[in-house]
Amino acid sequence: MIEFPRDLQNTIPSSSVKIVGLGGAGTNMLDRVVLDGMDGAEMLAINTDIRTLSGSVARDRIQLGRNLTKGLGAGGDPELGQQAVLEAESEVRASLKGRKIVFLCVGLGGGTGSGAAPIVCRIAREEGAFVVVFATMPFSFEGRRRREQADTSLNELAVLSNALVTFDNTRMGDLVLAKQGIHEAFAAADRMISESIKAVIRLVIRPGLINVGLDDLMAALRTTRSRCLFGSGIATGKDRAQKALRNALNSPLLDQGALLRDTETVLVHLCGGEDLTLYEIELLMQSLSKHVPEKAHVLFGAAVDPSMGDHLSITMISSLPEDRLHIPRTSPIERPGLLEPTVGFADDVEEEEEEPVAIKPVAREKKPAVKAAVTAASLFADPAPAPVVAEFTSRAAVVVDEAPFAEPEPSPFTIDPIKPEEEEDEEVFTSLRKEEPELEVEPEREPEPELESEPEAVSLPEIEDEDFPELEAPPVSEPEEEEPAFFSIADDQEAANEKEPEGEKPVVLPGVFDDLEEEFADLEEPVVLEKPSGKPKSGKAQTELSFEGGPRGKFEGASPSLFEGEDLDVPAFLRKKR
Ligand SMILES: Nc1nc2c(ncn2[C@@H]2O[C@H](COP(=O)(O)OP(=O)(O)OP(=O)(O)O)[C@@H](O)[C@H]2O)c(=O)[nH]1
Repeated sequence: MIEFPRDLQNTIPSSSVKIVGLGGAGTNMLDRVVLDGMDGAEMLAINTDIRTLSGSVARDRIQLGRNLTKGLGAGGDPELGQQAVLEAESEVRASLKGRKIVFLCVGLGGGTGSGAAPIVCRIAREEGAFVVVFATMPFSFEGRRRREQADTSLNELAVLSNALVTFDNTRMGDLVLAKQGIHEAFAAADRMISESIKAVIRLVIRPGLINVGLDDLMAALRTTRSRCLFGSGIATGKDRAQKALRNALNSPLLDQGALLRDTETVLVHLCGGEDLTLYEIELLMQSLSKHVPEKAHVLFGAAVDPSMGDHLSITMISSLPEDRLHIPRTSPIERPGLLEPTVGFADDVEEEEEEPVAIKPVAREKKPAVKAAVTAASLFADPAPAPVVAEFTSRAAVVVDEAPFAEPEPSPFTIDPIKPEEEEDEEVFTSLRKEEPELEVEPEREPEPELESEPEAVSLPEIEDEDFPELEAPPVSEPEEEEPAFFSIADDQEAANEKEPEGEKPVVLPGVFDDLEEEFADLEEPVVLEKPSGKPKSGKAQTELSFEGGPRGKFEGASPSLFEGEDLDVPAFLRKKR
């Protein structure tokens, strides 16, 4: 019986792997990775902005530019970001010392991230670490200046890092509906990036049955001026291999797998529980062969991880040169047969002789893919990591992500996947994007009625003076001189008092109260003023007023206004009664 060497599956000590979140976006990405659960690595947050830094869940934190920015951000100025990190260089160096692999997460376009990332990358390389950079490019709406700052920094990182994985925030924004907030867009982008980071880290730091080494990773990403293609999927249950592949192809960075059809090198890594079978691997690779060109170099790795339970995961990493990003889509390549993957066994490593060269951006010639060169296991077996080789650092990954989002193709699979929650989320995003309602078109308005032309002026007959009899003003009688009345209110009370002779009685106007007495004489009871309750309180029922034969009021004596035999001066009510 052949004994399976289980010690090969030992994970790399977490103290040798550091995930660094740099700047505001980098810190958010790192937090996402921590919150989603990531073992096997130390976490370090670096930022100028003390507020964001202190809110990070990472255990290690370094503040940049204590004296320069004094706890504030770099205000979108990469120069300031660069100076700030130089101020804290010794701290950064101490924190990265002795690390074998450094994953640097950064959002490019601002001041701290764009300015400090190349310096942090250089320090890590000088300390002998293998550096993989995960960088986001700004949303298109953030403007040209940010895009240019991001491009400048990205070009430097392409030279300095070992592997560069770029994500375009604009493309990530496709994960959410247009009407959703910017926070949702960032959160969706961070989730996607966190998944990718975790997959790459798992792939590199967890040596497996069939190892994928750091050189394999570089081979997959080394095309000059290219965009990283990335897809990761996980599934369980019946047909989990096909389901996992379908989920991986659904990744927005693969355009439903369409972008893979032009790739030259693709790295595929499978991870399953102890029940992972050879048949499943074969099945999965057969399906994948329909999505990549026949000549593509497939670097294949597989690992058994008991913690996966009955889940199977697949991770695909590739890159595509910029000039091939706009190729119209066609159906996947139909080709029978299984690809011959380049398989690297951990105990079968042939290290290539490499001459150390100075770091400079060189457009390298295309070379055959490295065959399981430096696997993660061998990297740790040798305490002194291989010296930096220019040809590996020369492959840049500059994202120019203007390719239109292609329509999804009908899936080659027919079985509905049963997925864990995270993946379902991802699919929900995709389906939400598809279901996004079209913008409502404002209903056509009724044409407003044309303004009528101004009516012609009506000509009135001229009015002559003689049409009006001359009105005579009534004679004005001269006011008689009267004694001043003391009951009138004087403006000046004092003056009034002066006028009132002492001891005199107030004047009573004759006649007024006599009239009132007469009017109320026939009232038996005094009138009580109360809130009306429907019945008069006086006790006497009011008799109906009779209009019949009554006086014609002010029309009395005047000739009646007759119309069709009716006297219009008689109230209508009486006329109807008749
Ligand atoms: N994916 C993602 N991208 C972000 C997030 N926040 C900002 N970004 C992007 O990252 C770029 C840089 O923003 P920050 O990281 O906040 O800026 P910084 O590097 O800290 O620089 P300063 O704010 O100038 O100090 C922005 O232009 C955005 O495109 C985030 O939470 N998630």
